[in-house]
Order: sequence, then C-alpha cells, then structure tokens
Amino acid sequence: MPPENPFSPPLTPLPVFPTTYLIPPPPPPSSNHHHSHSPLIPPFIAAAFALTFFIVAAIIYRKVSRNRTVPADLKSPPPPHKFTYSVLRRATGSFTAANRLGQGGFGSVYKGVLPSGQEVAVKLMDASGSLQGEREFHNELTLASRIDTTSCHYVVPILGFSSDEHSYKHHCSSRRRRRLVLVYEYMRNGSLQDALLDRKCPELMQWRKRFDIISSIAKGVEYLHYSCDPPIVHGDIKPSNILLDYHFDAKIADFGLAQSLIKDDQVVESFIEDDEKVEKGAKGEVFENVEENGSILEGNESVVTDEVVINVDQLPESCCVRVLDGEVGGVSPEVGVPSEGIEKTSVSEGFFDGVSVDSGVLKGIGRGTSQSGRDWWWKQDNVNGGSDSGRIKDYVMEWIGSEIRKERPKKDWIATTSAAEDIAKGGQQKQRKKLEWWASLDEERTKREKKNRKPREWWKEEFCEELAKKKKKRDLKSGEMWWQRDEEVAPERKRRKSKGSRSSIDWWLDSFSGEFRIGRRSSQDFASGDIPKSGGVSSTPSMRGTVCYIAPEYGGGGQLSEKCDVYSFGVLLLVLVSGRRPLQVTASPMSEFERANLVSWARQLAHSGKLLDLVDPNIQLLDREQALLCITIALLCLQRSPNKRPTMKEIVGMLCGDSEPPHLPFEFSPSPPSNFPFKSRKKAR
Ligand SMILES: Nc1ncnc2c1ncn2[C@@H]1O[C@H](COP(=O)(O)OP(=O)(O)OP(=O)(O)O)[C@@H](O)[C@H]1O
Repeated sequence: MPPENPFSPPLTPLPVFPTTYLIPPPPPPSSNHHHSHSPLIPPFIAAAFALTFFIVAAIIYRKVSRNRTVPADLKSPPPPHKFTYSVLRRATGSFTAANRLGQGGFGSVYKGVLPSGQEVAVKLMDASGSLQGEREFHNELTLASRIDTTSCHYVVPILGFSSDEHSYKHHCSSRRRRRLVLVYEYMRNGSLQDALLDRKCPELMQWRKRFDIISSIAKGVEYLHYSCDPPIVHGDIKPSNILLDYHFDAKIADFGLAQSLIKDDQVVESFIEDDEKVEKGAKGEVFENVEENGSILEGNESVVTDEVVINVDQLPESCCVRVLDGEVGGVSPEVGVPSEGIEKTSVSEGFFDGVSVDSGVLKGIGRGTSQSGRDWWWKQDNVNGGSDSGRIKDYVMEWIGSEIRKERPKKDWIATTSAAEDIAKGGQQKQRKKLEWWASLDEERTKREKKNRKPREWWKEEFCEELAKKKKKRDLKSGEMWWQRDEEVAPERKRRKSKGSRSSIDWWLDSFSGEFRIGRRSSQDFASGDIPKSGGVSSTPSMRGTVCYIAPEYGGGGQLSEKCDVYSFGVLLLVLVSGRRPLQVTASPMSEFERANLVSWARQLAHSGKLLDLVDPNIQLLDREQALLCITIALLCLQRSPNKRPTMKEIVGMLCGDSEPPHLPFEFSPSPPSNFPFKSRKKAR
C-alpha cells in the first residue's frame, strides 16, 4: 500500500448521481417541433370520420331500440302461401267425401296431404254468390294471417289459401267465379264440440285435461286481445271453433267473424289494405283486386224474414233451437234444409223488421240499431205481451209441451210417427185407416183438453202471468239502460223466492237468453243436436255469432268488444265443466228442465250454494277447488253488464293463480252471501 502524501489534497468522494441524472432529460417539446416532424391530418378528414361514426351509431341504436320496443309476438308472421286450386284438389283426393272432416256454415273442411307430406285441413268455401261467405273468407284470411302462431300456440295456424277463378255454365252462358279455399294445419282430434259432447273422448274425462283446455283457450283469447296490434276480437268463441291437436291441446280456430279493434272510420280502409297485403302473397304479386272487396263491402242488406227451427235429435237428451234469419236483399236465400227429424216452422215474420245493416263487414256494427238490438235480447229474455216479444220463447215452450205430450200416451206417438212413416214407405191402406182412427182420437182428445185446459197448459198460464208482471215492471223502468237492471235482479229474485211463488220453469225462462243460433244455414253439428253454428251467420253483421254463446249486447246489435269474447268464454267454461250443451232439453224427467238452460242452471246453483252440482259426473280426478274457480269465473263472465265482466288478462291471472281467486258476483251469491272456500291460490312470489 503506498504511503500517504501529506501534501496531496484530501480525496473528496465524487457526488453520486442517480443513474437517471446521467442521461440528460429530453428537451421540453416545443410547439414547432411537432409541426415540423408528424404527418398532418386535414381537419375535413377528421370531421368526415366523426360524421360516419355518428351515422353508424345512430343506425345501430335505432335497430336495437326498435327490436326492444316491439315484442316478439308483434312481429308480423310470414304471409300465407297461395296455393293453386289443383294442388289442393290433388291433396284432398278431389275433395272426396271420405276426406271430409266436417261441415261449417260456409263450406266443408277436408283432410289433405300436401306434396311435401304435410297433413292439412282444407276449407272449401261454398261462397258462390254469397256475400257472407266471401266476407268470411276475406276476414278469416286477413285476421288469421296476422297472428304469429310461432309465438302463440293457442291458435290454429293458417297455412295458405287459394282463390283461383274458374268458369262455369249458367243458363247457356259461361260465367267466371272464384273458388275460395283456406288451408290450415290439421288438428287430429277435431273440434271440442265433437270430442267432448258427441264422441265423449275418454281423454277429456280427466279434470286435468279439461282445465288445461280452459287455460289454453283463455290464453289464446288473451293473446288476441293483448298481443295483437290492433287487438283482435274473435266474436265466435264456442266449442266447435276450438280444435284439438294430437295431444288434445286446444287451439282457437275460425276467424270468419273476428274483428280488429280499430276506430270505425279506419276499419274498412284497413281491411282493404290488409287484404291487399295478404293477397300480395309471399312473392309480392297482387292476386286479388280491390274491386272484389269493394263489392263485398257495398251490400246494403236488410233482413226480411226469420225462422225458428227446432231439431229433435234421435238422441232423446239433445235438442237444439235455432233462429234462422232469412233472405237477404239482393241475395238468394240459402236456408239450411232441415234434416230428418227437424221440424221447421216459420214464426215471427218481421221479427227483425227495421234492423237494417250498415254496409261493410266491420263498419258500424249495430250502429243505429241498438234499440232494436236491445229488443232482440229482451225478446229472448223476457217473454212479454209485446207484439213480437217472446215468440221464440213461446215457440220453445210449445215445443217443450209437445215433447211432454209425446212422452205421455203411446198412441200419440204411433199416430204421429209410426203410421206416418208407414205411409211414407208404402202407403198401405190399413195404415192409413189406422192413422185416420188415431187422428180422430186425437181430435176428440184435443176437444176434451180445450174444455179442461188447466192440467195441460199449466206452464203456459204460469208463464203468461209472469210475463205480464215483467212487462209491467219494465214499462215502469223504461228509459234505463238495459244492463242497469242487473243490480236489481238479485233482490227481486230473492223476494220472490222467499214468497215461494216461483216455479221451476220461471227461472228457466227468466234467463233464457242468447240460446239461439242466428244464421241461415245449418252445419253438421245441427244434425247432431248441437246449436248450429256460425256459418249460418246472419246476413247482418249486427246479428252475427252463435246465439247460445253470443254476448247480449252484441247479439242485440251492439258494438263488438273484447267483453263479448269474455261472455262467450263464460258459456264455454260452463260447457267444459258440465259436459253439457248450453241448451239441452230432454223430454223427461221433468227435473231435467231445471238443467236445460246451462247458464240459468249455473245461476240457480249459485243462489243455492251448490255450484259443484254443475260438474260433469263423468269427470275423473276432479280438483274441486279448480272446478269452483272455473264456475265462478264463468259467472263473472256472464254478467250482463260488459263493464262488470273481467278482462281476459284478469281471467288468465285467476286461472294461473297469479291473482286472487274471484268472489261470486253479488247477484249470484247465496243468501247470506258467502265466499267460496278457495284457499289463496295466489302464487307466493
Ligand atoms: N284445422 C282443422 N283440423 C281438423 N278438423 C278441422 C279443422 N278445421 C275444421 N275442422 C273440422 O271441420 C268442421 C267444420 O269447420 P268450420 O270451421 O268450417 O266450421 P265450424 O266452425 O264448425 O262452423 P261455422 O263455419 O259455422 O263456424 C269443424 O267442426 C271441425 O270438425
């Protein structure tokens, strides 16, 4: 180690700089620096970029927000396919009788198989010369194709249509006419009417299935009312318009009488527009012209006559009563030919006198006819001493009387049937003598009875007395809205009941309302003892629908509203729970009369607190609580005042247990009013 030099300066440690200090910091950027070294982006390019960005963002936003506001079920479904007539003819084996599924008021429905192998139901409209048939075709095509059956599984999908023209010979001249055909998805188990009331399918004897069907129909109608834009009112809810698929799941069919709820002045226009849209079909071609629609909408019709047809089916327990309206001005009448066993009697000429019809399928329904409409309702509801009033009831009562008579002495029966049949067969002398002999007996008997009227016509006299009372009461109340009387019905009934003055037949007649089918033609169900249905709709839009199911205000010429469907749903509910037709008269025993009118019977049972008596005895595994719920809902739906009826949404809520179970309307509650023993079915949330 070298010696330390005392003269050398002392060593001072070098200042230690952090390494960063070793690299000089970069000079502060000068403004000139940037300009001189980076490439220049012209401001107009930046602006263009920004603009493009905003436009793209706006487009995306609009698309997203539109998708968000339109629910999936409001997206319009693809238009129905247009078939050629020959394809459908081949599919159905030339519309052979073997393939016939059923008969509607305006044509037959055939089973068919398309070249693709798909099974279809083909409705061949018998619309030749019939405005009503053409209307139904266009109406059904227009409205049914608006329903997106991919999101609503409770409506029978319409697959397509055909409206090819063909020429035909008419009195040596050749004319052209359209064949109107509608094509639907095939529903293997046919109509609820047939399956429940005629075939009595074992599948429908399970309560669970019936309740499922009830829920499906309710949801289907709810869909029409709330998820279609504009809302659709079906206008003809009844068992023959409910079809069952392979699993007996229910779907609503037949939109021939349906209506879109648009303001009156828009209705016809939009009908035409929509029709054109549909007619454009998938390829955008125009197949039909507006001219035809024009002609459809032009007819200014008035009803001239009407008839009551009574059908006594071979089955003793079923009968049906039908009101047929008559000839339409300018259109040849197509009155259904009564089948065997049908008595046809013309009554009440001019019954609908003064009911004139606004032109158009949808427009102005019942406008200006509400008074006559109201009368129409009361004519059914209260037989009074008025000139026309009660003719139908009178007639029905006469018929019931004749049925009772038939039940009595055997000789009557022989005289009226066997002998007559024999004569029709061979006309043997012996039989003719026998008939004459019985006829003379009958004459004598009639004379005797005239002397001693009391026992035979007890019902008629009682009935007339009651009518006179009713008429008096109504006269006093004139000027009121008819449904305002609702509230007074119950106390009045109770008072009378307490006096014990009401016979069993009184109440039956009391609410004998809406149990007739209005129409011109009979359908297959007619022959099977059902109330004939819609095909035979009246030529007047104010008198459309099936009367057993029709809401009083609509049947009476009022405006069709959602509440009309609610009323019809109420009747359908009772039919489903009881397994009975709305009007089912058996000749005996007398006690059956109490149940003849289903709606009245249900009301009567409600008064006596025995609602469950209404339930079909064939039902297995009955859920009593659900059955009570259904009957209660039905009675709510059947209230005369449309405002009091629940909405379809509320009904679905009650059926699904999403809302509190309903209470019986006051007018139907037993005395003292008591709530039915529902547990709260409201789902715990
Ligand atoms: N899609 C279908 N699948 C299976 N059967 C059907 C189908 N559509 C109709 N039917 C059968 O054809 C019958 C007649 O149907 P259609 O709709 O023509 O008349 P309706 O509804 O019974 O009577 P209306 O025309 O008087 O309302 C039905 O009762 C049903 O049995």
